[in-house]
Amino acid sequence: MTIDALLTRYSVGPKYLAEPGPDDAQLALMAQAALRAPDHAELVPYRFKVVRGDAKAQMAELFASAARAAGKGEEGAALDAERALKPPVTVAVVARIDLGHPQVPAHEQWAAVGGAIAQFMTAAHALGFGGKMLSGAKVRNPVIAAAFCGPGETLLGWIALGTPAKRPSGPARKPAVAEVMEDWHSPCKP
Ligand SMILES: Cc1cc2nc3c(=O)[nH]c(=O)nc-3n(C[C@H](O)[C@H](O)[C@H](O)COP(=O)(O)O)c2cc1C
Repeated sequence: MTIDALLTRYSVGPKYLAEPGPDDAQLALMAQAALRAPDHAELVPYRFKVVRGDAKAQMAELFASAARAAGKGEEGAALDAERALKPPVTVAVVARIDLGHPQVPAHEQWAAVGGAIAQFMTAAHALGFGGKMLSGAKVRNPVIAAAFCGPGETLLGWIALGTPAKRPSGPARKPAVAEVMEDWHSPCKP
């Protein structure tokens, strides 16, 4: 049931992601779910770039050379390359925020991007896949960002996807509902 998927999704890190990753049809369902997220003026301020097959080795080389350029040794470069190679499928999330939009401020467009990521990941979970959204300093590396983004776009991060090889010992702790939702009353005296 949909509500079960919403209530039980949890992130699965790349270490615990095994083959198989999602295929074309399953990735298309995830993108369709993302497109159902609330999106003011239907700007669709994001794109997904799927990294799989041979492209994983290309992303690994990109990560490794960025690591070397940043002064990391061969061990650090190999570690960064492994981040590209380990997940069966990686989906880069690229935001395209229109800062001059007359109707929709940037924060609303970012909210739409976040909603799309959540829907994408919940769809992955509902289809039996595990995944985790990851960013880190790499998204701010200009060479890496340029490999994924066009002019004016922002590399938000990557969703690592695969079959969960192990459930996490416990899902991430979440606050009680009462901590995030309460009745509102006007602060103005009637
Ligand atoms: C845009 C974005 C970037 C993130 N980057 C990282 C990251 O680099 N490293 C990390 O451990 N978690 C990162 N997270 C958080 C995890 O994806 C995950 O949501 C968090 O660990 C909570 O786990 P849960 O999804 O099971 O609740 C990021 C989340 C978002 C939305």
